[in-house]
Amino acid sequence: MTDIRTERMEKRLWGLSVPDLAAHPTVYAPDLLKGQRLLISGGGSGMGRATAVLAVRLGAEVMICGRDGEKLDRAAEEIERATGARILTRAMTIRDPEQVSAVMDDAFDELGGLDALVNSAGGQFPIEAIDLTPKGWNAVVDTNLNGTWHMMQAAARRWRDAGVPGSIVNIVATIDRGIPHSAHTAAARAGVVYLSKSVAVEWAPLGIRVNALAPGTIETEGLNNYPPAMLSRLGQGNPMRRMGDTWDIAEGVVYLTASSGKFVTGELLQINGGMHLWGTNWPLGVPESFRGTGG
Ligand SMILES: CCCCCCC/C=C/C(=O)SCCNC(=O)CCNC(=O)[C@H](O)C(C)(C)COP(=O)(O)OP(=O)(O)OC[C@H]1O[C@@H](n2cnc3c(N)ncnc32)[C@H](O)[C@@H]1OP(=O)(O)O
Ligand SMILES: NC(=O)C1=CN([C@@H]2O[C@H](COP(=O)(O)OP(=O)(O)OC[C@H]3O[C@@H](n4cnc5c(N)ncnc54)[C@H](OP(=O)(O)O)[C@@H]3O)[C@@H](O)[C@H]2O)C=CC1
Repeated sequence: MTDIRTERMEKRLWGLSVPDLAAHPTVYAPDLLKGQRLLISGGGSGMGRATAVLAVRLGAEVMICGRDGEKLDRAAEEIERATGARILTRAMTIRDPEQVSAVMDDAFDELGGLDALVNSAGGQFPIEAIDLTPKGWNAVVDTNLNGTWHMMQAAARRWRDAGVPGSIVNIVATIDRGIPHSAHTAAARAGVVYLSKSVAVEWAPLGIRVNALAPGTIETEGLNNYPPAMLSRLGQGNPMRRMGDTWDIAEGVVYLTASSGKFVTGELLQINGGMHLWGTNWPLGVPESFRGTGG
């Protein structure tokens, strides 16, 4: 790990700032998303915010939503200061279907329609599965599976009713080899992946594409929810032996939503340094029984 990375980790300065994102080189043409309208859940921070910055830089109109209104407004102000673009914000929880319906109505009304929904809202806590309480299990499944589903269905119904196409990108997690110490989130994310594949088929006749994106360990302020010792281990948990950044994810989302992805649906795009193939990923540390086994 470089000195700068160590310093940032110690100060808990995770991830690219909005000015970093506004200046970051991109592979995309400046007006790739001109005229496109995006709703991004979890857009007040991390991967959602990076996607919002890239989208406005490429000419899109954007609304971001999440639970914390102040965080959303701060992100919007920073984005306007760094890029000149004004974005809309809505405080809500994706766990409440009525709040989801309201934010979706606002997005369609205030953006004048919607072309893409990016579901980046989510989270969990590390725990041995055997110790999970019903409340803890339900909180994680309700957020990551049910909440994502409410958003997907609400957008799809409006696209169907208006007779217009749409695109959904669901940000999940790397689940191919399970996520020990996070079985609740592995179950919820696996649910989202196969939900996405299922409705990608059902909704293809409606012109709605549905894809999922599996990040590996990505430097975002969301990592502040976890102990530093855990994060230094997780950063080593892929064959590239480092974390990714939010630009990696934002460019992946744009690939899927823009015309570059017009023949892609039901896909799971892995942006994780190969984490689905190799790595030791025990958030709470390798248990005694697996030490020295390569587990
Ligand atoms: C675990 C790591 C897997 C590998 C990936 C590592 C890299 C991943 C990074 C990210 O995902 S970055 C994004 C990070 N952001 C978050 O994770 C968000 C943090 N948490 C939340 O949003 C929410 O707390 C929640 C996890 C969705 C829970 O929602 P809710 O607000 O309804 O729940 P709480 O009231 O907080 O708790 C309900 C219930 O859940 C149990 N519980 C919650 N936190 C913990 C904890 N840290 N340890 C153990 N158990 C926990 C507990 O039973 C709670 O009930 P009470 O005890 O409070 O009655
Ligand atoms: N960073 C990483 O290494 C990895 C992250 N992920 C997942 O990727 C996604 C993006 O994470 P990342 O950007 O890193 O983390 P962040 O914590 O920065 O982003 C998650 C966002 O979700 C929002 N959110 C959480 N719960 C709800 C809810 N009930 N309703 C509405 N919004 C909600 C949060 O905002 P607010 O608090 O305002 O509601 C927050 O802005 C998450 O699903 C995360 O779990 C998966 C694998 C690895």
